[in-house]
Amino acid sequence: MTEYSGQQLTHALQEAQLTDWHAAEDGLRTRFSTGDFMAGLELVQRIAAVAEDAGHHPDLLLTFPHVEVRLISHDVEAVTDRDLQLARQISELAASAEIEVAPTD
Ligand SMILES: C[C@H](O)[C@H](O)[C@H]1CNC2=NC(N)=NC(=O)C2=N1
Repeated sequence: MTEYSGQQLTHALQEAQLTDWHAAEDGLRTRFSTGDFMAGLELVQRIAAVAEDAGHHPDLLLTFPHVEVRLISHDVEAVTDRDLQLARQISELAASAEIEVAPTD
């Protein structure tokens, strides 16, 4: 399976039109503006369900106004197509809940 990094990952994100996400040193990252803790928990529950179905899991941080998501394939410590696929599913969940990506600092 392809392991993406650097420019290759940035290109893969553009190709896949995964505009919610950015290539970080430690994987794919995004942060959703949920607005309150319980809305964030609901999004986390939905993400958990698709992750379980996929057998591939994100790292999540739930805070009052945000849900932060990191995706990396821990078995190879690199971003793979599994992460790109789950990123798409997570973006679709957020979009269906009308949750937007938080502005970057
Ligand atoms: C057995 C189980 O499917 C594997 O351990 C899965 C679980 N979820 C996973 N999630 C992520 N992000 N990386 C993995 O390597 C991984 N492995």
